[in-house]
Amino acid sequence: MPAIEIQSVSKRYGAFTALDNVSFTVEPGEFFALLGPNGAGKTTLISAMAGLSRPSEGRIRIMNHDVVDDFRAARMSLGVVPQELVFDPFLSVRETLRFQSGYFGLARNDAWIDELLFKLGLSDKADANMRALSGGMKRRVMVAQALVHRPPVIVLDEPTAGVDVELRQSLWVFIRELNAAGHTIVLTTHYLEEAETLCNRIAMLKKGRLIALEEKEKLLAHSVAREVSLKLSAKLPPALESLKVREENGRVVLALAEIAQLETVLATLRTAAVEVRELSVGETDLESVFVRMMHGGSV
Ligand SMILES: Nc1ncnc2c1ncn2[C@@H]1O[C@H](COP(=O)(O)OP(=O)(O)OP(=O)(O)O)[C@@H](O)[C@H]1O
Repeated sequence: MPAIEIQSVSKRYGAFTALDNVSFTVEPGEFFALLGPNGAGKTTLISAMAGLSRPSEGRIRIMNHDVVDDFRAARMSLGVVPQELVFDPFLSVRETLRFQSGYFGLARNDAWIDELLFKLGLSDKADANMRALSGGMKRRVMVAQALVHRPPVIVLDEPTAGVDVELRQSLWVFIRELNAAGHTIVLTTHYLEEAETLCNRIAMLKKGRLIALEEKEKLLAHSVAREVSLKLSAKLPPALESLKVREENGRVVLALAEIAQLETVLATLRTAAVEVRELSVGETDLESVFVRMMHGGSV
């Protein structure tokens, strides 16, 4: 049974299509990244998962509960950390978390609230007013709020936007612990290195369409042209001209579809009696994959 099942989901606002026939599943225990530029449809999809907006077409199930037909059970299974800081400025941190527990029908939840406060470094702020907290602390309360009902599936919509490095790292430690404890995590982020270090699978949305869905390693391995920079003893043989992307500092830079192609390049150079004086291979990172794909490529 998948933790999240998105089946042919479309969402239209009038003539505008915010989500266009999106389908994927997330398995229990996965740490899944949802990437895409501003306006790609990530928040729209998360709202649909949380039952806050209804898809124009398609179905979503959280832990096998349909988010429309079986709203309560689906909502109980899901914790959402929203992108915006939404809170009542007149409530204390503890009151905020008690109210949220109340929405889920949890009357006596203080032991868990205390544990959440402790884990998120908020114990000494329990009685502080929400409006008196720094932005980073409010963000932590948003995380605590999403967890009051101990949902098996947790969705974080850019939780580290505008957060300092230290808090970012402590949040990641915490979210990793949740994942290690068996929670399924879906994360949207603009920090690609975050997706790269934390997640097992990565989905990319562009203009409401799912344009890629891969295990991280595969995405990195097969989709990117690697750049190889060569310092040669003579001109590049004509047979290799089609691979050349530029020349810089007396070096010629070639784009290879895969690293194995380097053998052919070296063999061609040897045959042409051109010596390689220096050689370096550029690192592949998710950011370059992502940028290439967002500019029209596909996997
Ligand atoms: N209620 C609405 N009415 C009309 N258009 C909307 C509405 N909500 C969202 N949209 C549009 O749908 C598209 C997708 O928006 P969404 O917020 O899902 O993007 P996103 O991927 O979350 O972007 P960001 O990274 O900026 O949060 C945008 O073009 C947005 O303007």
